[in-house]
Amino acid sequence: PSLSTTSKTYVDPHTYEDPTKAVNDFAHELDPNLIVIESVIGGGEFGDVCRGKLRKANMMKDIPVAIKTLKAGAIEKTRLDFLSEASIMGQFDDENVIYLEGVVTKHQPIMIITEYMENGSLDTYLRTNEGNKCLDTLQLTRMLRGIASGMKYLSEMKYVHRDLAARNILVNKDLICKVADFGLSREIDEAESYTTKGGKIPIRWTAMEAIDYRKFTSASDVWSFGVLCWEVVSFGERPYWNWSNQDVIKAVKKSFRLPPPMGCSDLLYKLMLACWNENHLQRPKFSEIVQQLTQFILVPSGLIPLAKQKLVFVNHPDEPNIAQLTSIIDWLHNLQLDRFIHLFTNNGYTNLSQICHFN
Ligand SMILES: CCOCCCNC(=O)c1c(N)n(-c2ccccc2Cl)c2nc3ccccc3nc12
Repeated sequence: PSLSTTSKTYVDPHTYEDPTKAVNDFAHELDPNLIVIESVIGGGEFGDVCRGKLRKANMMKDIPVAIKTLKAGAIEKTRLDFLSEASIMGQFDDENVIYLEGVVTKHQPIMIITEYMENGSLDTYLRTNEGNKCLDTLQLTRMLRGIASGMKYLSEMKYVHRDLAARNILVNKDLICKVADFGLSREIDEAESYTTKGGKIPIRWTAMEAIDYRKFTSASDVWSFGVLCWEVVSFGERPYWNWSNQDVIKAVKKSFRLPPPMGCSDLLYKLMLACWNENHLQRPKFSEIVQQLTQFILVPSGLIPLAKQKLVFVNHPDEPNIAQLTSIIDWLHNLQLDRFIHLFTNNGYTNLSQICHFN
């Protein structure tokens, strides 16, 4: 079990008798004169979302930011709900979690200011770039590893997301993916919501135990991560296509699972199936998922769908002629690649003849 890297745990702003204090505790109050709003890029239930610049003291250049504004005249409860997202985000500091620059609460309009994510939401980015050479399996796996790393951090902070999906991941100019959407009264798209007693649930991304008796945990976030993996490898296909929520629930209860997307590697599909284990205790932890995806990236040959895999070895003149070698351990030792031995032995490969054809 990997040691958790953070000892802090997340504080639910609702536990504050005065939620305004929560914002002050976790978010920097910014001077609105340092903020320049350039254009409107979207809208939420609370008001406009804009693109802009933030002047930072120790920075030469202004930095691009995204700004959520609260429409004027909002009632106190709406203001507190709006700012609860900042109270939550302000507690996190991880490369794969959206970064809060600060808030403006002492002047109108009230604003939440975060880093600017040039490539927008992951689902739209995938749909727009399907077939783009830059989005090969290796790049998709790097994106998934980043998201899993952000979720590992959040689970160590004891924060349960409840709405992990490609639409709630943002992508920056370097294709770094970051977990976003931390509203307590988050804007779950009407299309995704299925109101039960306990509020809105995005059915096709949610684990059965969370649907049946609202048991939301990091293990149910792992289930959602599995569906997110399927979305990514499918370049933004809708999970369960146009099925109704009820049909999805019935099928999953009868052990139906999403099929491997076209060209999906066996390793990635095995990982998705593990995330969709009916028993939440048997699902992998985010720390294990990060480890596995890291190995897939280090040894990408595992990502090629097995059907296509053909390992051909060309001898380098000053390397020992491996035709005489039989064991994989000797072969990797000779190449000073001992660190990869476990990758082969863990998967039952010990003899070179199992993995390569000698010309
Ligand atoms: C295709 C190019 O698109 C670039 C979009 C950049 N957007 C961001 O960086 C955003 C960004 N950082 N946020 C965001 C996320 C969490 C908390 C606050 C904010 Cl502003 C956004 N919240 C949004 C809500 C509705 C619509 C669009 C939105 N865009 C962004």
